[in-house]
Amino acid sequence: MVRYRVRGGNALRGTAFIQGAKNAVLPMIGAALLASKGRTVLRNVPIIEDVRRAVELAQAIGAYVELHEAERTLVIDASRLTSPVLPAEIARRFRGSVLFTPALLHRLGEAIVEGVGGCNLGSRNLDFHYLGYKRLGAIVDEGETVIHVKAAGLAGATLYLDTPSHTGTENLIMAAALAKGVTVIENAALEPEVLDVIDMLAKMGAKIRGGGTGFITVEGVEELHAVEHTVMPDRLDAGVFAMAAALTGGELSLVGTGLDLGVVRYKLEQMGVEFAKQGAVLHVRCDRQPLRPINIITDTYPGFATDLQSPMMTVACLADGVSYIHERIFDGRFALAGELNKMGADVEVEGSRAIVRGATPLSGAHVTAHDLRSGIALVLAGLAAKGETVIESGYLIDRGHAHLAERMRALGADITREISGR
Ligand SMILES: CC(=O)N[C@H]1[C@@H](OP(=O)(O)OP(=O)(O)OC[C@H]2O[C@@H](n3ccc(=O)[nH]c3=O)[C@H](O)[C@@H]2O)O[C@H](CO)[C@@H](O)[C@@H]1O
Ligand SMILES: C=C(OP(=O)(O)O)C(=O)O
Repeated sequence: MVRYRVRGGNALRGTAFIQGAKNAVLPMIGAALLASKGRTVLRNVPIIEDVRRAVELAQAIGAYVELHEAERTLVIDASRLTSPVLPAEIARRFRGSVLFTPALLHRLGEAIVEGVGGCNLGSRNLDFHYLGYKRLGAIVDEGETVIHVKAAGLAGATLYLDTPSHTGTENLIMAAALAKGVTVIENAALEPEVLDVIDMLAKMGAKIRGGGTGFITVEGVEELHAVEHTVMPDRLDAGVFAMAAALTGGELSLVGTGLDLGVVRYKLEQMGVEFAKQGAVLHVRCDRQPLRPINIITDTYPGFATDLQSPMMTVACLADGVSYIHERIFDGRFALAGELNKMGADVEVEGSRAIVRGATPLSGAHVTAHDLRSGIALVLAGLAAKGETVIESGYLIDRGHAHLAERMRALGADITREISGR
C-alpha cells in the first residue's frame, strides 16, 4: 500500500517541471504497435504507473519494449506480436489498455479484451468504440467479462460519436489508419492530446485530415512505420502545480514547452491568481488570500477539463464565498466531497452539482483517494491544511503523476511517499 503524508502550511516556490502527458503517451504506445517493423522512440515519457502497466501489456502481446526511466524514453519494437489477448490482470489496472485493440486487429486479426480499467467515475461505456469497429467491418462478440473483436480486414466507413469521446476518437482513427478506403469520424474529440497522437500517426505515414475540427477524415494506407516523437506536456499536471501555488500563496515557474492552460488559467485568474508568460515559462503567483469563489462547468475541450474538477474543488474550499461546480462528463465524480468534508470543508453534492461554501480552514486527516484526481486534490488540500494529512491509496495518484513527492519537496512542500511495511 502506497500512501502520501503531507504537512501543510508551506508556500510552494521555485521551478516546477511539468511531465509529459499521460493521456497522450498511452495512445502513442498503442499507435507504436501499429508499426510492423522498426523501433519507435517516445521522448518526454512520464514515469507513471499507467506507463509501467502499458509496457507490461505491450510485452504481454509480444512487443519488445525498453523503458529508460532516467531518460524518460520508451523504445518499442512491435515487429513480432504474438498474442491477441489483453490479460485481465494488467488490462484492468488502467484505462489506456483500451487503446491496444486497433493494433491487435490490424496485426493479428483479432483482439481479446479481458477487461479495461481506469478511474472509477461512474459509467464509462465503450459502445462508441465497438459500434465504430463494427461499421469498419469487425465482428464484436461481447461476453459478460471478455470482449472478442475479430476483423479479417477493415474497410473505411462514416462513423459518428454521440459525444466526442477522447479514447474513442483515438481508437477509431487508429482503426481507420490501416483500413481500406476513406473513413470519416463525425463529432470527434478536440483535445490537444488527440491532436498530438494525430501528429505522431501522420509522421508514421497515416493520412489524417481535420484534427481539431470535430470532423476527421482518414484515408487508409498499406502500412505505418516506426518514428521518434516527443510527448506533449501534461496540462493536468501543470494545472495541479498552478493550483498548488494558488492555495499555498506561493509563486512557481512552470517549465514545459508550449504550455497552455486555457480555461483553467482564466478561472484561476478570476479567483485572484496571477499568471505571466515569459517565453516558454509560465509564472504563477498568488498573494490574494482568501481567493474569490468560482463557477465551473466541466466539458470536453476547450471547456473546463473534468480531470481538473476535483483539484479545483479543493481550491474552491479556500475561496471566500459560495462556489458552484457542475460535472457534465462523468456521473460519479464527486466522491472527493466527503473526504474534503472530513478535513473541515463544507461541500454539498446534489446529483451532478456541488456547492462549496468557503473559506473553511482545513485540518489534516486520514483520507481516501477514490481515483487519481481525487487523490491529487487531497494532496492539494493537505498542502493548505493545518497539521498532517495521510492519503491512501497513493497508487492511484502514481497512476498519473510522476515523482510527485520529489517534485513538490523541491518547491518547499513537506510531503513524503511511503510504502507499507518499509
Ligand atoms: C486515458 C484517457 O485518455 N483518459 C481520459 C479520457 O477517458 P475516456 O476516453 O475513457 O473518456 P471519454 O471521453 O470516452 O468519456 C466521456 C464520457 O462519454 C461516455 N462514453 C464514452 C465512450 C463511449 O463509447 N460511450 C460513452 O457513453 C463515458 O461514459 C463518459 O461519460 O477522457 C476523459 C474525459 O476527458 C478523461 O477524464 C480521461 O482522463
Ligand atoms: C479519468 C482519468 O484517467 P483514466 O481515463 O486513465 O482512468 C484521469 O486521468 O483523471
